[in-house]
Amino acid sequence: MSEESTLILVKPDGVKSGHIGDVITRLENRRYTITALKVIQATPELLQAHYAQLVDKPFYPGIEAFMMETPMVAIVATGVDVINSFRKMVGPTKPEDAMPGTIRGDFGRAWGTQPIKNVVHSSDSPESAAREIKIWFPEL
Ligand SMILES: Nc1ncnc2c1ncn2[C@@H]1O[C@H](COP(=O)(O)OP(=O)(O)OP(=O)(O)O)[C@@H](O)[C@H]1O
Repeated sequence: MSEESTLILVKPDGVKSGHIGDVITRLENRRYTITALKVIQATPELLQAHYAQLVDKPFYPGIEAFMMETPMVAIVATGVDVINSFRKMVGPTKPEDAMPGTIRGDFGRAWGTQPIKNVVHSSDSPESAAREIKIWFPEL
């Protein structure tokens, strides 16, 4: 397996509940390299690009409003198998389904909310990672 990069967003619920540091610590504990990091206020344009496959869903307006509640922390993390490994560290979409020890299981306290509030986003494939890094870090 070779080195790859993934795009991580600490979402507004993770920022508000004070888990930016926890997400960074878990990346560092696994010896992933943080190759880019910034605080960024999402816009409708950024979110419609990021969630292109969800914009037609009935719950999309709720996602857009939620993702603009506070600035987020955007991170590019690099390492061997980081895309799949970090997805495992994050856990499933709904925090109530996520095991203790995962980021969503440990820090996703907004159970049962609409839209689903689940602390972080992370890319799900090399293609998604390349696409999402361009959206959030066009300067790279
Ligand atoms: N049925 C739903 N109702 C409400 N919100 C949803 C629903 N499905 C997804 N969402 C919201 O949209 C986001 C993106 O959905 P997706 O299916 O890509 O899940 P994910 O890959 O686990 O999450 P993310 O892409 O944020 O890492 C979810 O994280 C959640 O905030």
